[in-house]
Amino acid sequence: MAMKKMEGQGDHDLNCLTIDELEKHAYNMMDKQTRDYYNEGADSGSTLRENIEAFGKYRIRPRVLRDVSNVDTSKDIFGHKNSIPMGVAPTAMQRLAHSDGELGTARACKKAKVAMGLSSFATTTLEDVAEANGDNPHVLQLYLFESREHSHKLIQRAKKAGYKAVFLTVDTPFLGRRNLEIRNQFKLPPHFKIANFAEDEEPAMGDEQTSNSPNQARQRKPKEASKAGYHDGEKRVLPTGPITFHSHASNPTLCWEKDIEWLKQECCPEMEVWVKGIATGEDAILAVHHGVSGIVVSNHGGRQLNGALATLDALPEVVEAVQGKIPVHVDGGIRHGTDIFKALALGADFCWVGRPALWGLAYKGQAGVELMLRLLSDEFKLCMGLAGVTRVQDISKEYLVKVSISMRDRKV
Ligand SMILES: Cc1cc2nc3c(=O)[nH]c(=O)nc-3n(C[C@H](O)[C@H](O)[C@H](O)COP(=O)(O)O)c2cc1C
Ligand SMILES: CC(C)CC(=O)C(=O)O
Repeated sequence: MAMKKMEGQGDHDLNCLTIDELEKHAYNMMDKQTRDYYNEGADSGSTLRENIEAFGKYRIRPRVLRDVSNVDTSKDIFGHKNSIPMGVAPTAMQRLAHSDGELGTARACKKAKVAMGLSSFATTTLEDVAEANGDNPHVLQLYLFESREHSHKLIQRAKKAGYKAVFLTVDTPFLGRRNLEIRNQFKLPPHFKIANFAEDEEPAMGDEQTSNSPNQARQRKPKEASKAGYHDGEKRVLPTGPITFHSHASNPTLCWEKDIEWLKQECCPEMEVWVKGIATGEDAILAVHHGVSGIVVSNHGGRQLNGALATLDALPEVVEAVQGKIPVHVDGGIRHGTDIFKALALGADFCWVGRPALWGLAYKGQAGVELMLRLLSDEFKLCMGLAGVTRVQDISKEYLVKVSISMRDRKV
């Protein structure tokens, strides 16, 4: 007699059964510039590696002889039932991976009932993404620009388009040092656009004559800008001069007192304000004090401060500091359903995955993102069932044990 399989366990892409295999396929599908931009971490990349390896420090303590015939993996987020406690993190410039780009991600997320984060450096307009994502919850990642007017416009558009929250990225006062990006003189090819900047504020990464890297990019020419697909009928101002990529992504003046208050006034009540990039208990306490609606424990996938703690290692102190007052989410290094289980057992309410979605896009566009979500979802469900847990809210630290260094292996 055949052993019972969990629902969803029959529907395989035999060429791609794990996220690690997806990464390998994607590697061969992307040109070097894109692959290096997506995959690298800052400096030596040790924080990127440690984000992944941190999951290998824990083993699961499975409980048995419980009825696990009905495992419910769902988790509510922004008043919606998400199919699993995981969403797709905001990552910039997804059309570099595949022409489906952010629309492919949005459609895959909608189909899988998985929340989506959109980068403010997307290659698709936030309105088009919202439309493709439908009533599935989507959030807009925000870099708060030094020009408040630019941020104000973006926030108003996001509100109008039905975004549930803004995730203010707070780990980027300066851009981390990404050596491959510098060596490759990374450029956004001219046929792609950073779609969410109005024409007077848009960085034209990849302006052929002028930019050697994103850090030196200039504004787009009006002719190119007009192809960006704006459809809200708003008047756009033509470019007036060069502006840098940095001036948009990073803002070293940001601080709790003036900026969080301003952002809340701009966004609330229609959209919640979250902070993405918290890595310590001290900052988590400040986040609660300043009235944000939630925290994402993140080190930007190891792309900012190399040498920072792996996010799974930072998570417990943040959870302890917050004391359940606001939700705590985490991203970084999630490559298997058991990783989601471990993050939740350490106190996270929800996880986000970054690179795996980019690899899915590179592999097969929207279908590749669907595959990535199916793999993680099936693995997570199986993990819950085999660990003897039927409801997400029951995943707790009782199910984990930290192992000695000699027992650690990422491939568990
Ligand atoms: C290519 C790439 C682009 C990213 N772009 C952004 C971005 O525009 N804004 C942001 O807040 N985070 C950005 N991130 C960070 C992700 O939101 C997320 O924190 C990180 O990817 C999680 O780690 P993981 O890739 O190991 O899952 C980016 C990450 C990558 C890999
Ligand atoms: C446009 C970039 C600043 C996007 C980003 O956050 C990243 O590459 O990590």
